[in-house]
Amino acid sequence: MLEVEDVRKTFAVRRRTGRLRRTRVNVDAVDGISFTVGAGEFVGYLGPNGAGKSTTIKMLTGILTPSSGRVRVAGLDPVRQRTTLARRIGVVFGQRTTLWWDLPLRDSLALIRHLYRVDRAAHRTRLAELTEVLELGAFLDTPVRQLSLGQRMCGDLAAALVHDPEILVLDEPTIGLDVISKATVRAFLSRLGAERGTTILLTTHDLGDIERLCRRVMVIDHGRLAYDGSLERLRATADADRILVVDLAHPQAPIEVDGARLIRTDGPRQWLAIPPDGNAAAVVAGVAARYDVEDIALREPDIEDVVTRLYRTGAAAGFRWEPDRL
Ligand SMILES: Nc1ncnc2c1ncn2[C@@H]1O[C@H](COP(=O)(O)OP(=O)(O)OP(=O)(O)O)[C@@H](O)[C@H]1O
Repeated sequence: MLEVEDVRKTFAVRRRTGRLRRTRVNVDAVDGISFTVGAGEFVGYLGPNGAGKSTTIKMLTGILTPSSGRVRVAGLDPVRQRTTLARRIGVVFGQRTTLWWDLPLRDSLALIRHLYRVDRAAHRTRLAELTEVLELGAFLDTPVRQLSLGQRMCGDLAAALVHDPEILVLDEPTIGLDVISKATVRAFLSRLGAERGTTILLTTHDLGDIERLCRRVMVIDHGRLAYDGSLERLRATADADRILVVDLAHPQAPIEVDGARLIRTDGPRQWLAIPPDGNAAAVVAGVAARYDVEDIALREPDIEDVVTRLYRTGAAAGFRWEPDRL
């Protein structure tokens, strides 16, 4: 569905190089990336600020022309065949709306129907479906400017999907949303992928989105792909320890147990690191047998931690858990 082959995008920018001098320099926003996304895949696209995510999305949707390389979306050239592509793709930018500010949501969606020339009956059916799953009913007749951020995002999702596209590209759809709106958006996207088989590319800084929705993750850093694979493999390559948090009945001597090492103590609470290939059940049993334990909890490697290390090192190898981040 999405084919990106050795794509680059270079921007010429003027930078101050002296008190009065300005020099033209080239910024490689995207620096030779290649990937393909198959029909029905749900892929997370991650990267720190300025990594090249939005530039990639703009090239996929025909807003920007690549400096070199080849982009195909649903077999189409996004720049040359932008109008044809528009009927097959939906795009949501979390930072801005495609809705008409002064119009009720219902009228915005009706205008979009005209733009895409969706026939009236199909639109009615689709709108009814979207109204139900996105819970739009309560604010369909409210002007967009009066909607909350979460309601507006649901409206934007509906606007991107009224013409029933097979591909959906989302740029930060959960930015600024409260936990309830986030949950609504995530549940909707998950259903969309599972039930309609929509191909979805999701750019986000929210790792909760990725954990709940995507099996595959691509990480871009300084314009290059730093990782492309499953979330599980990303965690596994990160080689991070699991952490056992033990609450003792009262402060006791540092715990000594086979298969784990003590990394921190704080009063009656002690933290043990279990290596990725260690046996957590045996460690828990060992601790419970020899110490007076009140509570015990096992923490999996934290995806935030894994990704931060990936950004820092630019490679998904050799990570070690840092106790100072506990
Ligand atoms: N129109 C432009 N002109 C000049 N430089 C640009 C332009 N658009 C993007 N850039 C530069 O290209 C690089 C990548 O920007 P891009 O917006 O793609 O990053 P991003 O990963 O989407 O970041 P963020 O997470 O902050 O949105 C940055 O260094 C940015 O300053």
